[in-house]
Amino acid sequence: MAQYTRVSGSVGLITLQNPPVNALSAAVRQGIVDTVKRALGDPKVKSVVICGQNGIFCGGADIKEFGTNMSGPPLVPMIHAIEAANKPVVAAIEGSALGGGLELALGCHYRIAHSKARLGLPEVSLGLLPAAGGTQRLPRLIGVPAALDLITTGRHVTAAEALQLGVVDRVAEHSTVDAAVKFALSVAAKSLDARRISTYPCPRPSDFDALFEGAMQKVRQSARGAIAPVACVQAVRAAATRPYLQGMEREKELMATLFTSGQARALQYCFFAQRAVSKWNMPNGARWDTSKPRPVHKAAVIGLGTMGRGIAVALAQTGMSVVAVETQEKQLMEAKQAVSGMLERGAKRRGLTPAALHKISYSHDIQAVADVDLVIEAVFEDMALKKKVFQQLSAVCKPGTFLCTNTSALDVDHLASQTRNPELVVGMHFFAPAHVMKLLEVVYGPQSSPQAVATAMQLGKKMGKVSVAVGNCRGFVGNRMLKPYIEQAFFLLEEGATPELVDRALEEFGFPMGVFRMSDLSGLDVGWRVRKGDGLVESGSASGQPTRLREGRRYSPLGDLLCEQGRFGQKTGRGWYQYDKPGSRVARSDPWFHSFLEEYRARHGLVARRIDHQEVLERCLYVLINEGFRILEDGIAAGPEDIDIIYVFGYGWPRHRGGPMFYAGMVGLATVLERLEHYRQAHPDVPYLQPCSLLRRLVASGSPPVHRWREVIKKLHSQL
Ligand SMILES: CC/C=C\CC(=O)SCCNC(=O)CCNC(=O)[C@H](O)C(C)(C)COP(=O)(O)OP(=O)(O)OC[C@H]1O[C@@H](n2cnc3c(N)ncnc32)[C@H](O)[C@@H]1OP(=O)(O)O
Repeated sequence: MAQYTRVSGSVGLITLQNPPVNALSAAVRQGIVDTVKRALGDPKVKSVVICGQNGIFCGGADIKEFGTNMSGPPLVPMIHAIEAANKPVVAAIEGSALGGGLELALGCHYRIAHSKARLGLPEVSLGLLPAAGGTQRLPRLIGVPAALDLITTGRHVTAAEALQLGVVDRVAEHSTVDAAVKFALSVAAKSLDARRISTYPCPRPSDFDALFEGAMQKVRQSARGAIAPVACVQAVRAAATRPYLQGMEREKELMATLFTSGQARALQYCFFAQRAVSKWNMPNGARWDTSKPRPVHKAAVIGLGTMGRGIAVALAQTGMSVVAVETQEKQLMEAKQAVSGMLERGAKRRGLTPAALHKISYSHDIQAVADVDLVIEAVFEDMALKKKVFQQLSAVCKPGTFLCTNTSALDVDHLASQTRNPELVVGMHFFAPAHVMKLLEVVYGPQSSPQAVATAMQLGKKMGKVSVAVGNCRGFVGNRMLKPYIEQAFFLLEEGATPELVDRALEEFGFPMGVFRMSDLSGLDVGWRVRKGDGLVESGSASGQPTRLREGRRYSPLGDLLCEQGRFGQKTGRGWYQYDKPGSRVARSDPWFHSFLEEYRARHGLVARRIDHQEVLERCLYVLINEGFRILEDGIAAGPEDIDIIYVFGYGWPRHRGGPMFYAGMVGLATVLERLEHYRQAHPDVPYLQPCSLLRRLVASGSPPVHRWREVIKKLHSQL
């Protein structure tokens, strides 16, 4: 809806009203059409201001309407009517002007933004393009290079940057609506000839061809198969090469392809899934809206290895006081330097002074955490060591301090049992580098209090993370699903694939790195240590031939054999690939590994066969998805959205494919089930390939869309 009033005698004030973000729903569009008509027809009105209710101009088109039978007036003619008006129309931008919201403002003759406002055309992140004239007006207003940047990245700009770019005419420090009304009064009698952006010529840069070739190359590289960024470049190119109306036709044509695409569906699903996971609930009924977090003013990090350093940086950047504890003097000195460097670089990037530097105090004594509100333990991944730390923390910390562990797989309940107050213990599983990666798994056990979960979730949000609450099990959600995925990749090597082939298939699917390049980056020794701890590793050099079965299950010792040779990946310059020197990042095919693999196959009587990309994808991805269904069945994740967000934000799953569970729905659950059954028959000694009963049940109930899985899961749980 839109409210109409006349203010200051001659200004028609139109206020968009659709909380929380004044999205342009059918009712709002109708409201704008009606109120603009009223203002233009009112002889007392000499100029018009459009603003939004509750301090936000407009969050764009109503995304919930996409995929439905859209009704109501369309945006394009509505915006044209505003631009064509014979009375000046001023947009008063507070909060956000995004997508269709900014396009509406671009149709106005003037734009005034509050200094704290943010503006952008983020449609690309929803698999779309700004199709309400955004791709045609913005380059005419601010030039092709700047428009290409904003439209292809979807980034939001501050009011200051918007002013510098020429997107807005003025920035207001106080009431934007008051400033806009005053301004509207002052321009009431002025000619509008030079204020209609669609009439501007689009400036043609001298390096036109190189500019567009470069832009196309850049989006193709970074988009990893996403089609919207490519369409955005094409639409801006049309602005620069065609008259306005023809450019609008091209914009419409490109949008038509995107609008119904699977990628747009996947990306819009991710938008809502990201918001859904913040509304967490636990199997015991505790929920986000009934559990109050406790404020955290001072936090501590124990252990300043790579993870601890990143966590300390992320904490300090929130502005809170941080105590960083490391018992080894040398490590403490190195950490101090590294953390300061990270904070300084971070502040420089954001054009700030590194105030967070002074928020951190360092100590080698665990007693230093006595007065903090929350501790994050990030010591070496060893249960005995972590148990000891938790016992100490329980004795040292003031009553009520939340104790969190950054373990990536160990039993959070077991650690909680070492403390006097297990209800205060939760996992906070960060991803490396912890100050950069957006994902945080908040792991609760049966004893964790709702307040502890709420506090960790809120702290995660404050640290800029996308936090997902999950139950406690080996590897939680992300790493638990990764295990069968990696295992399949190893098996594929045994059967005839190469690391290059497997990685190419996964990278073409959209992962930034295939499984072997990723393993080289994170270090082969990490998994080796875990497998050793689990008693899976048999020494190959001693027996000459470690077996390929463990407790009746197929096992590939390939990773163990490489580790025995000291091939730990990038850090040693050798892994599944070879590198120019230790620490170098460019993976090159390694003839040594290829002959090693051939010898290995010969030793085990394995005959290499031809493996294609489809088999790589089906085996690696469907087995991971199958484990996702088990996780839902076990109640470790509350819904498919939680799993998908974990994979998109923590494991490089291509966002335009919506996350593994959404992808399963796109492929068709019956197909996933059939292929798992097929591979299970071919590999009866791989239990992970056994389709999970939830998957069978979903297929049996007609493969409902992903947003209806929770009903089936609920039914399943109530029957257990
Ligand atoms: C012809 C086509 C022309 C144009 C196409 C478009 O305009 S596409 C839409 C482009 N706009 C966007 O992508 C903006 C999306 N929204 C945001 O980025 C943020 O919501 C925003 C506006 C910066 C506010 O952020 P904040 O953190 O304050 O709130 P939150 O994100 O949690 O959102 C609050 C609730 O509002 C819902 N919501 C937000 N934007 C939209 C929208 N455009 N359409 C529908 N719903 C929207 C969001 O889902 C939240 O809902 P809730 O039920 O409370 O979880």
